[in-house]
Amino acid sequence: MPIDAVWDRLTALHQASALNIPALFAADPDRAEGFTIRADGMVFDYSKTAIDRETRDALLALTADLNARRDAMLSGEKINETEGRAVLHAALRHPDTPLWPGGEAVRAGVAATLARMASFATHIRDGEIRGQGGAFTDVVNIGIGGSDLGPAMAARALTPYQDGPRLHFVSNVDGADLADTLRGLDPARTLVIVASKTFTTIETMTNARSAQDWLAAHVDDPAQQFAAVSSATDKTAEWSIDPDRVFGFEDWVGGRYSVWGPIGLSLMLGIGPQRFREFLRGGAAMDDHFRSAPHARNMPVMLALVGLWHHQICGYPTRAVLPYAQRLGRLPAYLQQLEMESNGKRVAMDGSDLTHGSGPVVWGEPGTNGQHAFYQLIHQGTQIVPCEFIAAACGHEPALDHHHKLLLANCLAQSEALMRGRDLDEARQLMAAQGLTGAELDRQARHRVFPGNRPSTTLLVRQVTPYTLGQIIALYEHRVFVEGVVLGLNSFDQWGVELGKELAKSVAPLLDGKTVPDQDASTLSLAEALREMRGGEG
Ligand SMILES: O=P(O)(O)OC[C@H]1O[C@](O)(CO)[C@@H](O)[C@@H]1O
Repeated sequence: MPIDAVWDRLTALHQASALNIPALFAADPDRAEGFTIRADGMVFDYSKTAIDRETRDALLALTADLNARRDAMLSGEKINETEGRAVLHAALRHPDTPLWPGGEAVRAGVAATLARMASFATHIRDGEIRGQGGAFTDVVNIGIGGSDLGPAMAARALTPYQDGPRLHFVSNVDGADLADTLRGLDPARTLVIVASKTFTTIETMTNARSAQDWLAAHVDDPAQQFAAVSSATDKTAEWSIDPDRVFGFEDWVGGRYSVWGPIGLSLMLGIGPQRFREFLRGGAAMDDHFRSAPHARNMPVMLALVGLWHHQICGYPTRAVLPYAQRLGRLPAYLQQLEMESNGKRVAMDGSDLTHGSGPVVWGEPGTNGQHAFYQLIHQGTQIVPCEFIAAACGHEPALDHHHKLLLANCLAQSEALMRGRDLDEARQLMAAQGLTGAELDRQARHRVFPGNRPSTTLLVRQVTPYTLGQIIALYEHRVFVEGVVLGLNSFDQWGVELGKELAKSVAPLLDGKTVPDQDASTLSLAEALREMRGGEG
């Protein structure tokens, strides 16, 4: 069936059927199992969505081109056509076997860099490589976007596995970020990693210069306290950082996909090379699943199709990622970049307008905190927010396992409540039991109605470990890829961030009282107000 006809069919299915999730369960006793995928210890349940078998078949028809695109990506073709680059971050997860039959040179390069990282990390961790004041006690990673979110998110997720120097992450050009981080650190025992794919990002370079000044004020040789991670090794050389402490990577690794390689150096310093390898192994296992599982049993494919159904067909504008794991607190922010920088596009690969929308707004917070903040809207608001619950069966605090059970019970209860809701009759009974009658009973009951039939998915792992975190991240990466292929866009460029960067440069002189041509009246007057508040300098 031509792809336009598939979209039309999906729209027709959506319009024709008022699918009700509880009714789908009633009609299909095997629904829970039939709409759950189990792979390599993970469980992905999408049965609490209004997708039935017919809709699923129609959704699967969207993936006709997927295998060809997937194979093109995983064999090094330049599928990032607007930047003329291959997309091979998955190769970083396969240091032992080439990702594709002709990929030995790529594999060898990945393995060599990984070995260099491991040797550096081992020697920092065992104190053989030292700062000027002794073994390194603290590591400050300076980077932003993909050069921050990946390692920062993973470091927090893997706190129980951290047995190296303390890790800190500075990303914002707001001096508060750097100042608050450096306060209390011993410069002579702090390693500063400047992480920037391009080594030109103004926020990172500004923070790096200020960190250099901080070091210079306290130690004789700041270079001894520095390391750099970049694909622009010509630029790192200008910083006189010892080349042994510079870890390069190829332009086929996109920033938001880069945690698996040298951008993950800070994480490796924290958890050690062996556990970092476990993290890579988890990602590699997800690659193997993505490549080999039939689409209907393929986790990234089905996660993507459920997302496309909700956003493109049902028209739900956002999606919430709700990890029931405090240490996955930065996962929503990480996924925001992964999904919104990848699929927040309005033009198809060939330059034409997209026939469908871009990807959705992604947001979220860990449960149970979110329950006491924004779940009100999720349960009773007028817009529907598909929820993606993520939970781990076991925590890392055996003495507090009763907390963990409560956490899990909340996770299960929320998806059930979203699906079941509470109708007016039930609400009326509740009010009647409290002694209310007449119009007041009706009024109070209406406030207590939950419409229900609200979709969610649930992803389970046994525990958040380096391996399972690798699985989860690779799962979402491939999901974003599948969505991008179906929408026909390039998930691997990010032109949408450029204009703001350019204008920031041209606006800056306004704050010094200089005249800038072609400035709009609002920006001029805001800049003037700021200058006045700052004491009229310039
Ligand atoms: O690693 P770099 O080159 O400093 O870039 C940081 C981030 O900036 C972006 O290019 C745009 O915000 C992201 O894609 C990237 O992760």
